Amino acid sequence: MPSTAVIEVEGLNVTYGEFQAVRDLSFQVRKGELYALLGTNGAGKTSTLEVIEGHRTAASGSVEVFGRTPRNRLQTRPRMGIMLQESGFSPDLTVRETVHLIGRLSRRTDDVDRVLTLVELRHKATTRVSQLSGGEKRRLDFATAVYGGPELIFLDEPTTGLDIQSRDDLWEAVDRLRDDGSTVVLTTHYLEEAQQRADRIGLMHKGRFHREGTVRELTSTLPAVITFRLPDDAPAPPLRAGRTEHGAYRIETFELEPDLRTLLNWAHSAAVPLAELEAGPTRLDDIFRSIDRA
Ligand SMILES: Nc1ncnc2c1ncn2[C@@H]1O[C@H](COP(=O)(O)OP(=O)(O)OP(=O)(O)O)[C@@H](O)[C@H]1O
Repeated sequence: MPSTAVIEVEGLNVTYGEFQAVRDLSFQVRKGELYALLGTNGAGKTSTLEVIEGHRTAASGSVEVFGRTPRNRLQTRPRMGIMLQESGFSPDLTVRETVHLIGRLSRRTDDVDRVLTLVELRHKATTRVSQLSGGEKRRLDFATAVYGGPELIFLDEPTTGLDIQSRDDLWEAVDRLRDDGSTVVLTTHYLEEAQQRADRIGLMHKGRFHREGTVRELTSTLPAVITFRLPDDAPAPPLRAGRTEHGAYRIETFELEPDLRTLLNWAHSAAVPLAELEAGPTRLDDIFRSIDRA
């Protein structure tokens, strides 16, 4: 295995009885990168991650984490921080007791109050888990995952239920962990976050990769989009601009910059205002929509 691969998955198959949830999946996550494992509902992301985290046995294929089988949890678990969608902490424990307990189980060392400050829960240290709001519970989940600054961090829908400030704080904390060398595996249905944050993306559908690559590699396969509105009495715009059902104009192009220049020049010469002008590469949302779900 190359020394830069923290996770190496080769020909992974996961089955539930007769049903094959993951089919011959191969990918690597390199040291220090943020890898987003995305996909449609039921695509097989959780099944894949459960094998990598050592919670599930593969039907076949090979999975290595830090060059070892993740089934040997005594060796790999202390090096991983895992933020699940549902952590199921004991409702009667306080916030501080929870971080202390999960921290000890992880076999890493850290200062509980430092971690609580990091996730802005210091003021709730003596509050019982059952009395936390949804967003506060999510931040507690994050605290237990990053306790002790693990080398590899799994974030499963980390920002669901968080307000915008808490999201920014979480991503800032992730950036700092990455600065210290941590590798991050992210799953989320907030595609914009993945598009902004991920170094590489594996996009799963029905147990396989639909696409895999950098955000740029993925988005460059579909045309960029320019949209705008014109006054009712404006002349017809150039560049085969089509009307959307909402009355806006839409141009799809693989030549974003020159076409945008042509459009702006046309608007300037014709003295026509381009209202609500937006131009940019295809978004991950569009790639998801292009998946044939048949
Ligand atoms: N314990 C199980 N028994 C039987 N089938 C299962 C089990 N767990 C998952 N599956 C099935 O395996 C497929 C993949 O599920 P998985 O949870 O890995 O998908 P996912 O990509 O994480 O989905 P989502 O985005 O909806 O959370 C789904 O069709 C699901 O119904």
